[in-house]
Amino acid sequence: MQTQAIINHIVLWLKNYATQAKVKGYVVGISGGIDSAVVSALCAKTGLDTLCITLPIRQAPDQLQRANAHIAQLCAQHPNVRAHNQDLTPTFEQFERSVSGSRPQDDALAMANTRSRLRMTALYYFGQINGLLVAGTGNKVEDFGVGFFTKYGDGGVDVSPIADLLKTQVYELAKELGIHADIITATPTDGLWDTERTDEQQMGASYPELEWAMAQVAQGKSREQFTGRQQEVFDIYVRLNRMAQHKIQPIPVCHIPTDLFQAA
Ligand SMILES: NC(=O)c1ccc[n+]([C@@H]2O[C@H](COP(=O)([O-])OP(=O)(O)OC[C@H]3O[C@@H](n4cnc5c(N)ncnc54)[C@H](O)[C@@H]3O)[C@@H](O)[C@H]2O)c1
Ligand SMILES: Nc1ncnc2c1ncn2[C@@H]1O[C@H](COP(=O)(O)O)[C@@H](O)[C@H]1O
Ligand SMILES: O=P(O)(O)OP(=O)(O)O
Repeated sequence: MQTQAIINHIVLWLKNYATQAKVKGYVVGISGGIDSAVVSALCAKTGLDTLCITLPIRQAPDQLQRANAHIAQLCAQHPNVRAHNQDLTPTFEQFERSVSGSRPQDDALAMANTRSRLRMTALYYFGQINGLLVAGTGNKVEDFGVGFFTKYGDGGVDVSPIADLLKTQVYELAKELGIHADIITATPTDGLWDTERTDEQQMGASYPELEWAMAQVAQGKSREQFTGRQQEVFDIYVRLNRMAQHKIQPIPVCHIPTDLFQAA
């Protein structure tokens, strides 16, 4: 692929969108992972205000360290980049305490998604007070393949600059953008759990495998055409994609038959 041309295309797209929306630039949550590193580097290259925010919630120190090193690198390279750290751990723990009377034995998934939604709330707060839009970090496999994001959490964004790129293509952009090797080699994780769970552990397949399955489905292939691990991955992808339709499709609206608007 033409990596540099794709970078230029996205940077121009971000610039034009911000100009039309009459905003000063973008705010991006920085996790120490590849997607947010690439999106923030693209925003930085627009020359527009770019606010990079770390939002730790009982976060693993190595993730925060990678995030801070990335932000420091961007700030050194671009005068339009600013940094902010907002520890959301006390907010999250207050939330945990306030729902403690209603908590079932296992609400780990609901709490994981709560972390993501608290981050979204903080990003919109800092976006609004600074005249910035929230730049999303979802890629094509996460957003339109397996729906591996939190609805109204990290899925709640104003623009999606890399959502037409597969995860492997995001890595190509990262190399071209000079993203630090520590981020490029980090294992993808959503960092939403108290004990580490990589994306691959959660989904049961790696991103390259899921991309392969996404392509097979797009070509109209069926599970019977595969055996062994390929069939397993195909099934995982199809199951996750089916379960995520409510996030991939527009929110269902209950349409009212027009005759019901007439007097009875
Ligand atoms: N990019 C990442 O790596 C990343 C980021 C955040 C979350 N995640 C992962 O993504 C997963 C998110 O979990 P999830 O999908 O259960 O949470 P979600 O909150 O995104 O979606 C579940 C919610 O959607 C609604 N819903 C469910 N079925 C529906 C339907 N048929 N129609 C309309 N609404 C419906 C319900 O309100 C339900 O609580 C987790 O495994 C989390 O770890 C990954
Ligand atoms: N700790 C974090 N600080 C700021 N922003 C974060 C943090 N963790 C996640 N984010 C944002 O959410 C998306 C999705 O995160 P996953 O790690 O893939 O779940 C990430 O790209 C950041 O923008
Ligand atoms: O969204 P990020 O930046 O956290 O990347 P990853 O999901 O690869 O950890």
